[in-house]
Parts: sequence; structure tokens; C-alpha cells
Amino acid sequence: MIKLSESEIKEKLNDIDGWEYHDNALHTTFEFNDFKDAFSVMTRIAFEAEAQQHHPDWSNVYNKLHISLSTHDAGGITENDFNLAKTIDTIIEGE
Ligand SMILES: C[C@H](O)[C@H](O)[C@H]1CNC2=NC(N)=NC(=O)C2=N1
Repeated sequence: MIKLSESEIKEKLNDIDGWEYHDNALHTTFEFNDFKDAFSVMTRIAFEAEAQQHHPDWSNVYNKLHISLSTHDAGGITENDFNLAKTIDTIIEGE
């Protein structure tokens, strides 16, 4: 996977809502009603990440979930990150 340029990243950001680009990664934060809801979404994301062989860097505190996406192998952001971001948004929208 080829690392995307700054201008490619900025253009592709228009396709995903609520994600920010900084520190060489895509970032978002979700807030749920409680821990159970957060962890249930994390479980569903985990199965999709495994299917895509692309994994989030994330942290969870009670009902909050922070997610960062980057392609470690490429040292930046690739199509894989945007694909996983869209998958995550689809999972969240289904909630
Ligand atoms: C071999 C395997 O596909 C690679 O190590 C994958 C696994 N998941 C990954 N996930 C992320 N976010 N970045 C990677 O570079 C990456 N590499």
C-alpha cells in the first residue's frame, strides 16, 4: 500500500465525517451510553479489522472510544485507513 500525499488525504477527508487528520494519522472519538455499548461496537470493529487485515490503534475509557488509523508498514495514511474508517462509520451508523 502506497502512503497518500497530504493533498490526497485532505481530499479523501471530505468522504468521511467526524475524522481529523493530524500527527500522521486519522483520529476520531465516539461517546456511547455506557461501557457495554462501547465494547460491543469495539467487538464488531475488531472482526471487521481482522477481515481487512488492518487494525486500529485505540483506547477506551468507560463509554468513550478514541480511534487512530495509520498504516504502520507505510509510515503514514493509505487507502486501507480510509476503508477502515468508512467501515467503522457504517458500524456506528447501524447503532
Ligand atoms: C501482515 C499484516 O497484514 C500487517 O502486519 C498489517 C496488519 N495490520 C495493520 N494495521 C495497521 N493499522 N497498519 C499496518 O501496517 C498493519 N499491517
